Amino acid sequence: MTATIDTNIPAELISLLDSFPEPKILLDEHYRILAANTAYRREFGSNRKIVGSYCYELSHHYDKPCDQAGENCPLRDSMENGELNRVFHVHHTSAGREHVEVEVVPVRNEAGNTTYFMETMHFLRHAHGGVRDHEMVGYSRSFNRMLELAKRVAARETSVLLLGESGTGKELVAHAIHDMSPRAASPFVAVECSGLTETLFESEMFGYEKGAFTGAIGRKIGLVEAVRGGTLFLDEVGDIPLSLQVKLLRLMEAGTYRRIGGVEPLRADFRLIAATHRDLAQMVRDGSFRQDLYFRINVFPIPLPPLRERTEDLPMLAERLLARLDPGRRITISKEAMNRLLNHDFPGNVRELRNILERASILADGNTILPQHLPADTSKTDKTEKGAEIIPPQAPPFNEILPLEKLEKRYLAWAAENFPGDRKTLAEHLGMSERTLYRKLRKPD
Ligand SMILES: Nc1ncnc2c1ncn2[C@@H]1O[C@H](COP(=O)(O)OP(=O)(O)OP(=O)(O)O)[C@@H](O)[C@H]1O
Repeated sequence: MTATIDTNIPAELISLLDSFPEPKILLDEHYRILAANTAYRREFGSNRKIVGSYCYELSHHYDKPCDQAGENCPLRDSMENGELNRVFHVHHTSAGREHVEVEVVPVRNEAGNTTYFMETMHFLRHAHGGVRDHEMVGYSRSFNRMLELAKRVAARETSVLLLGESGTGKELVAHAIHDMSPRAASPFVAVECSGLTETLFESEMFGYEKGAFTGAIGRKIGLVEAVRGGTLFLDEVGDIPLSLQVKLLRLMEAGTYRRIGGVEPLRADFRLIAATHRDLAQMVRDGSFRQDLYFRINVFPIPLPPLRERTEDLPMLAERLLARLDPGRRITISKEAMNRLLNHDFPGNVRELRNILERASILADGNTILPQHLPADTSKTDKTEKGAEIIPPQAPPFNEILPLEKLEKRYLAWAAENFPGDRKTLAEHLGMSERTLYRKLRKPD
């Protein structure tokens, strides 16, 4: 098979296009396709006429160019600046809707004039279909923008800071960045920073030598050593106490460390991705986060949108999560139940959605999730799933100004004491993981 030929395009160029495995087309300045290679026809053609069609018709099913439909258009940008331009789009391909990085480069003649534009599409398979656990689902603009940033930075060594509420998928994105990076063949090591004490931090991160302290019966390799050439993911970096922040900074600045009880300095080799749900800039102003460390980790911040700001993704997310939870069962969600989900705030984001669906799929005897299978708080009432009333919280004593974190802890302690169900259900109602709930309750004042 050879590329579809437009008679004005030199034959060598056509055969060159066909030698690439990824979809490529040549375009004129009116968005018209002049030639397409086999990979493009496989992904976008499906028996449609390609040469002479407009690129936006085939890839977006639009009737006008992307830039007139509120999106960035790399072709328009290349016409304006004469350079290579890349954007992230969601395209309709033979596999359905897919995240695609679209690259356009002007092709010039001997006189240096642009004669046409070459467009190449790279698929982001980490967000492909969402059938496997590590695949991200989402086609909304805000989600797509986040993916674009992740894809752009992945190839670099730059430190990344993922900013988002609990359950927005920070660990998933960190993993995707690692998988798209040159370090993909080396380990991805995640460190949960909240609750780390000084001794634990040092022994976990740096390891120790045999006999370094009572109980050190053999040498232990630390996480910094285990990550060897890979990616170190520091989850909840804002929870690292000040005394430990300096140790982390030293590690990053010097690039060396010692096992506890060891004399030999070891070279650290990792790419750092940190994540937090906290406002680190505010913490720097409050003096609870070191400014120098903040500058080190906040090189490339990526905000993750909360689920309530991308509700257009909810139906597909729900469908894919259900398919993952119970692959053999073809369970669907009734219109009423979906409406309730669409009106819910999801403080626990995708994790909360997943928990709600898991519970609903257990409660549903048939193959349809109905409103009665959803937790009561999605209908804004305050009943537990057991039907027991939760006594509403006393109004907090507003005669003192409390840091929000302290107020949260008091509220959680109250909820843990008064909630009639178990901790797992309470965590679900609160929109956080059980682990996060335990961590927050255990956290010293
Ligand atoms: N876009 C998404 N598509 C599919 N699943 C997702 C998506 N985002 C999150 N999830 C799922 O939601 C759950 C929570 O994700 P993850 O642990 O990455 O969130 P997080 O932001 O790191 O949470 P926390 O801050 O509480 O650690 C996981 O089961 C994950 O697979």
